[in-house]
Amino acid sequence: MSLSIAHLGPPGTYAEQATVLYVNWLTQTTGTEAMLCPYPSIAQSLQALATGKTQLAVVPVENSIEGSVTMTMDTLWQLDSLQIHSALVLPIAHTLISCAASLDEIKTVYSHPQALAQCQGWLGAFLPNVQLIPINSTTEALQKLEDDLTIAAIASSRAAELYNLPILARNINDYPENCTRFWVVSQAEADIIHQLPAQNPTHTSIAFTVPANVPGALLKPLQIFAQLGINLSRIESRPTKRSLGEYLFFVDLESDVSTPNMKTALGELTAYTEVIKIFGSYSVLSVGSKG
Ligand SMILES: O=C(O)C(=O)Cc1ccccc1
Repeated sequence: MSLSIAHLGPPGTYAEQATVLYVNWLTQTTGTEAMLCPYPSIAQSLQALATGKTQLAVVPVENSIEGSVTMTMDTLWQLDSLQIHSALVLPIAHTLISCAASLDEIKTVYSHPQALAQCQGWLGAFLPNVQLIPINSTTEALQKLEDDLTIAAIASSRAAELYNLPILARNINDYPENCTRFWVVSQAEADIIHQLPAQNPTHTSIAFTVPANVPGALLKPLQIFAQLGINLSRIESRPTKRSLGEYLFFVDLESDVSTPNMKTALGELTAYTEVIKIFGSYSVLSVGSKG
């Protein structure tokens, strides 16, 4: 059996690296082979999955320095019926890639907004006058570098090797303990779920809106989890995009959706929420180290 997996491209992204780790684990565990399908944006990777062009997608969710990857949260909320199958954590070490002979020649630096933010201290210290340009992925600008010696990109050393490009500086992230969590996502109820190795889920991710902007509107849902002894490992708010000051909440819970306490909690939650989406239960694979 061969699986198709969407991820952020072009080749050489951290998302691709996470996908390769997942595929290696899958092949070792079940013998399943997989085809990697790069897409130009995170949203397009998830849309490819939602429209059945691929069977799985691997997307970045959260970084230890910069927090949530908002594109992933927003797209998961918008697309119905996607289910998280696994999580994995990848250590991130950024490099500055350029064909310039030295840092003095660089006028522009391109990268994914998360990578630019994770290196802002280094950029301020060593390239204080350059223009920083956010793009869809760390590898999107790599093909331009050979034609323009005044530009640089922040990406992984693996990406530099893949495109045969020189590295001007290594380990430029401001914090050495820089990790990103990725989710492996499938369509809910898809046949593929039954073909993946059975795991013991440890986490459940949900998102909800609350019915009114009144005191205690968020407290009530959170109290349910507290009273049932269910630990939250993340809570994140995002604008609903309906009106200013209105939010939806993403919550990661340290429990499997099928436990009695979680069933009770999710049942009680409907009384205090307007729309609730359950993205499923999953386990964290120890394939990327630094979990
Ligand atoms: O652009 C990439 O390479 C990605 O996979 C997104 C990303 C960017 C920076 C850190 C982690 C993931």
